[in-house]
Amino acid sequence: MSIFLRLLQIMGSSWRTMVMAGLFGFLTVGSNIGLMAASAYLISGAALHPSITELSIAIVGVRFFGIARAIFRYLERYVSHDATFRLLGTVRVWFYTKLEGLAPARLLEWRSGELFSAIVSDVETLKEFYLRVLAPPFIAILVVVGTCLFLAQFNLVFVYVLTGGGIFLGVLLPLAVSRVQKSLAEELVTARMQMKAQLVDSITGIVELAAFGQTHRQAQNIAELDEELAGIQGKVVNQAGMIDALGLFIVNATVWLVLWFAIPLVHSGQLEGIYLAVVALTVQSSFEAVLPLPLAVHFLAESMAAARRLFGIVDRVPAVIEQTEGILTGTDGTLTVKDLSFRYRADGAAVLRNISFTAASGQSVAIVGPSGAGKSTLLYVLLRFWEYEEGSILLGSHELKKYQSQNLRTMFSVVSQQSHMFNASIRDNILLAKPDASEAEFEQVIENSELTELLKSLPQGSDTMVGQNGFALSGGQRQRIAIARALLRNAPILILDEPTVGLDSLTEEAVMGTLAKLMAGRTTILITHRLTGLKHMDTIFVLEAGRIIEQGTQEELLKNEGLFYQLWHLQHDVV
Ligand SMILES: Nc1ncnc2c1ncn2[C@@H]1O[C@H](COP(=O)(O)OP(=O)(O)OP(=O)(O)O)[C@@H](O)[C@H]1O
Repeated sequence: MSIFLRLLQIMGSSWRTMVMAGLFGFLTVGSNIGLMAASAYLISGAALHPSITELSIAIVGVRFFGIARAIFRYLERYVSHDATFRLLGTVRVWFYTKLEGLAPARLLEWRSGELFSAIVSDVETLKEFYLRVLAPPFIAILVVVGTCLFLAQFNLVFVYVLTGGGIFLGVLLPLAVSRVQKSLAEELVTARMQMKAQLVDSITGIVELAAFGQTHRQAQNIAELDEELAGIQGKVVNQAGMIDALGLFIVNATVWLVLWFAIPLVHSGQLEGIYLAVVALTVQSSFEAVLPLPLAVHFLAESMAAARRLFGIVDRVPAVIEQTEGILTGTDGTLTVKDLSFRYRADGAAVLRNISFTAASGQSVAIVGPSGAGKSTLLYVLLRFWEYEEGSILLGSHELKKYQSQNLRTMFSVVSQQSHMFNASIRDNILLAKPDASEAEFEQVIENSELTELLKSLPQGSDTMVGQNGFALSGGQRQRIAIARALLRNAPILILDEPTVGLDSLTEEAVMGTLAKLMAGRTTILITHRLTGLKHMDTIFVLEAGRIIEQGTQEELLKNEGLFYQLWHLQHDVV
């Protein structure tokens, strides 16, 4: 389906409100025409010194149209903007929901700033489509047809002149500028996106930039992009000015042509002199509806460019095909992986090769191995971020693929090294796992995740804001909040992804102690390259280059003197 039709489809039932706004727009211009015509009649008529009763209809007309114009303008703006902003809200939610389905696998190719720019700037640009592209042609046609019917009462030549001027201004001029407008609009939307992406990158990495003394370089990049953007905006404004001037010229030329035909008609008595100004001002004021059409071409091109980018993102096929039939819920928490192989791209090398292991309900399993062995990849496949084609993963007695991801994710809790902290209170960050948790449940997880002391020491307790990415907290405190979330979630399977990376040994030990409480009674999969805290794991699988090369308890693996033994000694010797 074309982008244009898709944008119309997004409108859904708002099209009725938009049509209503269009009708108000028509009545606004219509009132202006009425005001001008009645005023012209009044002034021309007054020059002949008639009695006041002869002018009374024109006087009432001027009053009526003057007030009606203001009221209809207000209604048109109110209704169209209200409907458009509601529509944009719906588009933003729709876009975000689509992004969720693509995260994280399909979003890797975009910078976060680009996605931010899409959801803010591109969606905002679509407003022009609904306000300045769809309505103007509709209003223009109604106004020109209405005015032609009125002018036909005097002489058909006025109808031909108005139609000719309307076609010049409303059709030929927009067609003439459409090609230039299209490429300018593309450039503008791309430059805006680059600018926003650069700004988001700069703000996200501000600490690193300051630490490495590179803020001036980043500022210089922003200044260059800003200059480029300003240059394109300058071209757009220049074009708009030219189009405006050309449009006004066509309006005045049309009025001039009307007078050129009308004056001889007055001389020959075919047109009463009192109507000369009425005809001329009617034609001139009717162009209020046609003047926005050439610029509508620019807004059409701009909104098409923005929509193309938005659809280009959401049309990506998700990495995982969502199961739509059969709702599987509940599991005893047993995970059985059999002959699992995985590659990120069909033509790429296998990152996981014939992986087989079982984590029975309540058992704890560790996957260890050197950097690049494929540990995180295994985790992403288990969490259904990526689709697996070869081998099988059973959750309980069903294939993982058969679960709807929404249900599946309620069965997993994840504590990772990068657990995201929202810039909200500690309470809100924890309640993310279960927003409707009772106060008693909340207090219990605070105690079990050993956050009680921390909250007591803070004047605002659990309402303390954690700052951007949890900057106001230490690494250990952030991990405890992540553990509290997992406790509150109370899922049967627990995934621990390098949960203690970046913590000092004492904090690491304390966090591992807290994690032990979380692991009790849950199937646990610990992914780590740090060989500490593995003593109590039921089975350890050693991964190297995507294969499981050893398995056993820590004691057995150390006895075997294989890769685990070497890594273990290496790490302990370093310590
Ligand atoms: N999105 C991706 N697309 C293509 N290849 C990837 C992608 N993510 C990871 N890889 C590759 O897959 C291999 C395994 O990476 P993975 O992150 O799973 O290793 P890891 O064992 O978790 O390493 P580390 O301990 O350093 O995190 C690496 O060679 C990596 O380059």
